Amino acid sequence: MADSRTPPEVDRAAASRRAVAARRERAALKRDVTTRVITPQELLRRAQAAHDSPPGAMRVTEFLTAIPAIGAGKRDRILASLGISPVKRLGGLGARQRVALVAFLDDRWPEPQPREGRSRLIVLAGPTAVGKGTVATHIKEHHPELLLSVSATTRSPRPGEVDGEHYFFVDDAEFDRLIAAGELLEHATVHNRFRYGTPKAPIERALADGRTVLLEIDLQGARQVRAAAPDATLVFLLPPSWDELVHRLIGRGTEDAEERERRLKTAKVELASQGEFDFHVVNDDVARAAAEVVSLTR
Ligand SMILES: Nc1nc2c(ncn2[C@@H]2O[C@H](COP(=O)(O)OP(=O)(O)O)[C@@H](O)[C@H]2O)c(=O)[nH]1
Ligand SMILES: Nc1ncnc2c1ncn2[C@@H]1O[C@H](COP(=O)(O)OP(=O)(O)O)[C@@H](O)[C@H]1O
Repeated sequence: MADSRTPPEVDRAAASRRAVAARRERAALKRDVTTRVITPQELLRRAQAAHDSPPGAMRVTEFLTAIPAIGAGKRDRILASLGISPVKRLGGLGARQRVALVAFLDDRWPEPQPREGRSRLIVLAGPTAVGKGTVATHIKEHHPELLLSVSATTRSPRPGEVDGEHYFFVDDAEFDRLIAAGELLEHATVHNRFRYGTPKAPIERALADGRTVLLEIDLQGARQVRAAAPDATLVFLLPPSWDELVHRLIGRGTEDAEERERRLKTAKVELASQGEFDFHVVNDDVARAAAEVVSLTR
């Protein structure tokens, strides 16, 4: 239908819509830094890549105070020491100012570096509903040379789940026996409900055969694997944004509102632990993220 408004009115309406969209985008990015879905460095990279779109429009002052532990006073001292005017926007920083800002961030929040001498034991962890199961299944289907570990669990099978394929479904007594017999590499109670553990023997056999082994487990399990096998590779799967994580959790439709709320609280704690991991992979597209995880095993 034709727009009956005069051109200046149409322009003003479009500009106002753009301003609202830009404000929303900035608020979302700020939330993503605060909840540590993305690192300050990653935010800066995105802002630089989209020089004149909303992310680049975030002011440096807003960017710095979005980082936990930086308040207004500290922000002003940092900007003065970096020679950046407080009115600057991220997309409008000069090359030297960007270098100074990145150097400052790297110094304060070092990004994890790949470690040398890693083993073929790969742990894939990340917050609830980020897509760990989806990415792990994709890898299993496309890379049969890798062993996707099958965990033992005390939860009941869901429709379509096959014992020994998706999980080994065991009762509490059997789980206790597995622990007592030292048959689990790690085990944890997940989401305060059921127990999950990684059987040790199939992993040892596969590694001895020269195969790569992928564990899709929770954060507590990842920490135990790091302690038991310090040369294991720990990969953290990240959502493209906090809003997308919430969207995926709701879209999956397997939890009620109360359980979702509980899992999102845990997700914030889990996201804050991403610095403990060797690599970070953003699950924007399943096939791409799966390929990136596999590339880390070579
Ligand atoms: N520590 C640990 N966590 C596991 C293991 N197996 C699965 N998990 C985690 O348990 C959680 C619940 O898995 P599941 O019951 O399949 O439900 P989901 O939340 O729908 O994926 C996920 O976060 C898995 O990563 C395991 O062997 N050890
Ligand atoms: N890259 C992706 N893009 C869009 N949706 C995804 C992607 N990866 C996973 N999902 C969806 O997100 C939801 C949660 O994925 P799931 O594998 O169950 O997460 P997790 O195992 O981490 O709890 C599922 O509905 C899944 O289909």
